[in-house]
Amino acid sequence: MESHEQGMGREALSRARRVVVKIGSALLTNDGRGLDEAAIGGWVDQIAELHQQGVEVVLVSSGAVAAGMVRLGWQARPSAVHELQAAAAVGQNGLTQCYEQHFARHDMLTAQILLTHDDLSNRKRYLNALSALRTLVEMRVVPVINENDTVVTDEIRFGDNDTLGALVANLLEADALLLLTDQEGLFDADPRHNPNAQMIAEGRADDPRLAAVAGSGGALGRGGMSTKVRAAKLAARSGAVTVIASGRQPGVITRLISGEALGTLLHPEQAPMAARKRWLAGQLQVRGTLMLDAGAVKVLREKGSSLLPVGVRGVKGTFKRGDMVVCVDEQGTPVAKGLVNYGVDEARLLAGQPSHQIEAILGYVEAHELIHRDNLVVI
Ligand SMILES: Nc1ncnc2c1ncn2[C@@H]1O[C@H](COP(=O)(O)OP(=O)(O)O)[C@@H](O)[C@H]1O
Ligand SMILES: N[C@@H](CCC(=O)OP(=O)(O)O)C(=O)O
Repeated sequence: MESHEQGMGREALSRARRVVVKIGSALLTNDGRGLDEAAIGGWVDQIAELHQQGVEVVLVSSGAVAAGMVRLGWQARPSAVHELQAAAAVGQNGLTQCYEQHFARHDMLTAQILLTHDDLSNRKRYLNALSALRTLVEMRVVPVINENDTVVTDEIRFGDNDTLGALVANLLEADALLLLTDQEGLFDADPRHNPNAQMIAEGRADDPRLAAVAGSGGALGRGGMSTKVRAAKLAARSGAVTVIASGRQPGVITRLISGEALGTLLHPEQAPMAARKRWLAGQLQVRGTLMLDAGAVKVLREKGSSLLPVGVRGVKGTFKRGDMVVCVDEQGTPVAKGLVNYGVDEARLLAGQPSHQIEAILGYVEAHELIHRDNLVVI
């Protein structure tokens, strides 16, 4: 729709180090004919190739309901929530098996993660999901994420793994979100109903005109383009670019990450780092204060380091793990804000102590740092 700013277009994709790939139901099930194993094998091969190049990939895969419907012999997607949940439970097994087998060909492990939107808006669960996902990614295991359909109602009705993909991109501060679907990209009208529809090559994720052309959903997945445009806007808040592209294009994932112009690119308004930090800063209310020594202030300001307990001289407030706290220097001047890994009682016990003592002091280790640098904004 309009020209992109420097550094946020296709070249951002070729520099991407962490990517969330979301695969929609329509694609995965070959328009309702059962899991398309050959296509899944192809996407897995591309993800394995990216891994070889050092790009971390997290997969968000839909298709549980659609695959379950086929296994159960149902012709039409049910509207009753309990039937959708039952179909998802049956289908999820097939999905995981299929991914696992294909990744095994490349000697790669997968991990099944079922999440709800609520999990990611609750701060404690958000941090738990973050630690687990980060650990998996660091071990070079590919997380395969889907909605936990058994315990949700709205999401299963509206089929909204696009939003889940964006939330995961926010969570992991991914550089890019690739939404693979059954169309070449976002068109200026639904191409299924309008043969003259034109594809939009590029736009700003927050352009209000995009929502107007996105229309409503397809038959199998249901989210349609409107949830994809919304997801792009959400992903942009932490600086990720989003591409909506056809999963049927040969080599689509690797081609996109090499910077090739496929699909619709929706980019953030701000440079990625600024967007991430602004998003974090705007997140939550401050629940407590950590008083830092001069050494800690210096490494936070000058090196962007994580905050270790050893640099903390005092603790105030009533915060829990996952709450936002403010860090102040010895004069009480705010230095940084961030999401704390320990509640106030634990933080008091840990203040001034080296990280290798955490286990001896608490009996467990939640994290070596009091605030991880990814969750910290210097102010
Ligand atoms: N402006 C548009 N451009 C492209 N596709 C559109 C548009 N508006 C509606 N659609 C529909 O959205 C469908 C994709 O959404 P959906 O079926 O939810 O896919 P997925 O399962 O990949 O999430 C397309 O098949 C298309 O019919
Ligand atoms: N959790 C559901 C997700 C449905 C969904 O979001 O579908 P889609 O719009 O195709 O991505 C499933 O696996 O069927």
